[in-house]
Amino acid sequence: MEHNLNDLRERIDHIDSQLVDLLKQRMAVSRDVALYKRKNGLPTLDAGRERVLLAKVGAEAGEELADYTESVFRAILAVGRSYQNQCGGVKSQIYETIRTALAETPALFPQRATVACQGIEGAYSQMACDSIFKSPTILYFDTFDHVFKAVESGMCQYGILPIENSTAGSVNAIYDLMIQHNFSIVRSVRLKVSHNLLAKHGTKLGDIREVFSHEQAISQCAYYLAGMKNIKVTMVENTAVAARMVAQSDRTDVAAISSRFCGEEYGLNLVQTNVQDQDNNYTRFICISKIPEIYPGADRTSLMMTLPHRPGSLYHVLSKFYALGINLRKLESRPLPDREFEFMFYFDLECSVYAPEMERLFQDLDEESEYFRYLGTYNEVIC
Ligand SMILES: O=C(O)C(=O)C[C@]1(C(=O)O)C=C[C@@H](O)C=C1
Repeated sequence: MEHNLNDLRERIDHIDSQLVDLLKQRMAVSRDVALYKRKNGLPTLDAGRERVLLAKVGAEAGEELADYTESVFRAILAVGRSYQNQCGGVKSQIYETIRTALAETPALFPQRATVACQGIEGAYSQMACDSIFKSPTILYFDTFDHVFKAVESGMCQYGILPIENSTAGSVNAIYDLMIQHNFSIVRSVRLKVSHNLLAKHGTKLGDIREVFSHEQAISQCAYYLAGMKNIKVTMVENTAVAARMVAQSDRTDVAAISSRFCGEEYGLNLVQTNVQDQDNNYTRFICISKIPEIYPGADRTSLMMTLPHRPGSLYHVLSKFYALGINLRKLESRPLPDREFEFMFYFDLECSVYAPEMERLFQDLDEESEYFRYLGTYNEVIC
């Protein structure tokens, strides 16, 4: 029999209305369960009950539709739990931290502060620092680890760390150090990075046999360097150190890939400018503090969490962002050092800190994640 599309859609509409009605009834019962659980000090999630329920509805649906039915019910259970957390007045500890930070942070971002940066004068971290603070007192440290420690110990109020580059990708070392330190992100900055080939006055392009730079800058100029014949590329701690080494070297066949600023700082000549492979080369830096500070207009939140080794556990978290209409700007994962095939996930979310969705998200995540840390809410400066 030939079906008429309009008739079929009418039938679907009718069934959907019944489903909505049933869903409303189910949510009302869910709410009563939430109130009971709250009164009796029980957690929202009961994984055992959910397993039994999923098996039951799968069996009732029959072989062909069992998987589909279970998927639908997983979503119903997740939405139901979120509703239960809200009705039961579940307080998110993290959201309480956010509330305190909102109440205690001054309205204006500080203009002066003692700031920890990795490297030496002229490093890109310094430029990022200068774009965030009007008159910072910068203390330089050899390693990123020391920047974290300087902030954690209170020696510096803030620290600047590079987190990702539009060409070379994430700075893995920073993500790995995040696990080991307590800190809060208070601002991020997107800095346009232009690299230059710097050498001593008198050194010409054809004389150069060795180029020094930082690993990330080298990878951002990979094609350019591949085009330079017979040269050795040597990695050093950062681009400013590379410039200083060239300036202090007796050799006349060395060059550094570094910023224009470093050329001036260390008296080097710009042999070639804009040598990065992509003209649109940006590096993002984060500014960290010891305790959370949330300044007006903050619309980015970073979180990190480990997820259980279960099918769909990442999907489960992503579906929460989707359900709450929260945009995910970045997702990064790094292997955990002592745990085989286990990962730490990092999420950068785009949502105003004042939006009710944020509170709901934290209620749900508090309840369900294995290990979950709030890394801060901030806004991004673009230079
Ligand atoms: O039965 C419960 O304990 C409920 O809270 C209800 C319900 C459900 O929606 O069916 C919700 C959350 C639990 O994880 C299990 C089941």
